[in-house]
Amino acid sequence: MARQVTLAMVGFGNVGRAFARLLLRKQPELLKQFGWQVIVTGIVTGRHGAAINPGGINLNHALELSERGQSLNVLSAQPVPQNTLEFLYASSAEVMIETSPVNHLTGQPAIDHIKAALQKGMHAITANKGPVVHAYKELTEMAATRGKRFLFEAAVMDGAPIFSLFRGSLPAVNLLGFRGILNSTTNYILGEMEQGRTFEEAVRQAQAIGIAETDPSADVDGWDAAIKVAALVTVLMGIPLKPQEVERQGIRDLTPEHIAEARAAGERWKLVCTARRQGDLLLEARVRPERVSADSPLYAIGGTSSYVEFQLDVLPGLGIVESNPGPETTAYGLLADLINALRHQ
Ligand SMILES: NC(=O)C1=CN([C@@H]2O[C@H](COP(=O)(O)OP(=O)(O)OC[C@H]3O[C@@H](n4cnc5c(N)ncnc54)[C@H](OP(=O)(O)O)[C@@H]3O)[C@@H](O)[C@H]2O)C=CC1
Ligand SMILES: N[C@@H](CC=O)C(=O)O
Repeated sequence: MARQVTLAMVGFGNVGRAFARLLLRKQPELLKQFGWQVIVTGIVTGRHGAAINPGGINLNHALELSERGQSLNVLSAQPVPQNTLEFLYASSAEVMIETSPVNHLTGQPAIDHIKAALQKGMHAITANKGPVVHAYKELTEMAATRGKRFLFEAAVMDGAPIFSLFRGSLPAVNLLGFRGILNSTTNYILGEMEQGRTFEEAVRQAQAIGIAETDPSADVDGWDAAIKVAALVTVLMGIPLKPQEVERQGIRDLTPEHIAEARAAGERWKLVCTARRQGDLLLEARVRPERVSADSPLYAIGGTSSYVEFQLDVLPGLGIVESNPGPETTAYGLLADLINALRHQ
């Protein structure tokens, strides 16, 4: 007999919808491998309504409504909550999947969503980087005291296992530094500009793919890369760091002439993220455009791809490439967290 697993989804944009599609696709595998029948009992959005149905929301119908820009209210089997916190208090799900937009400076309202979910006895899983840098310790402790998990694999490099790699497969390592490309949107824009597209065309295309932040200036001005640097430093180095403390320069000032000059010299512009520590001292945490030559591992990272090379005390260089991720890749990061939360409880 299958065990029913219930989910409440906060956010139903590019990532939330990709997660719903992945869930529909993976349902037979989840049943076969783990004996789980996963249903979504609640979905809440910012401006496109909400629905609660303890018997399970029809995800195909929710996807159709959302893709047409219509409200989800018609799917609700009970009165529609007025806001997200009310929604969470009215939900009786086992796990919350949180995909609301990032507030780089405060992490809100996602921090409150996660607190409410944990208070209601749910595991809290998010793709949002804000809570990771602004409330990592508090939320992790809050989850642990309740025997629940606060997981955020999808927040950095989408579906690539970064946090779970360090948590599980790299015991007793010290992370000394890292260097890489952590923002897909700017990497995509720079690549498109190399092909002769305008900056504006490239931004629009990144939005159409679903990889740009809700406000794409967060990508262009380096905030998304900075908050990812802060998340890696906070979680993997154990040094709390806010995105405001990362030295940050975006790609806004790069002109077609800069791009052409670099190409003529056999080089490419990349938005490079770097961090370095010595003991408890953070020596450097930076995001800035750099010209890289063909012998750099960053040179070949094209499209929406991302890359990071970690320097560890025991492994001098450990590199991870994620090729051309999109919202569906991020959805897998959320699904992996869901499976890990449930099978380790
Ligand atoms: N897109 C990507 O490739 C990746 C995104 N992420 C992160 O995932 C998150 C979601 O990204 P994405 O799906 O692209 O963003 P979207 O802007 O496409 O979707 C955001 C969703 O959140 C909803 N929302 C806004 N405010 C609230 C609120 N207060 N309560 C509940 N729901 C709310 C929006 O509803 P409405 O539209 O009705 O306002 C929308 O459904 C972000 O934190 C992002 O940084 C992480 C990795 C990759
Ligand atoms: N906007 C982000 C999405 C993933 O975090 C990016 O472009 O990398």
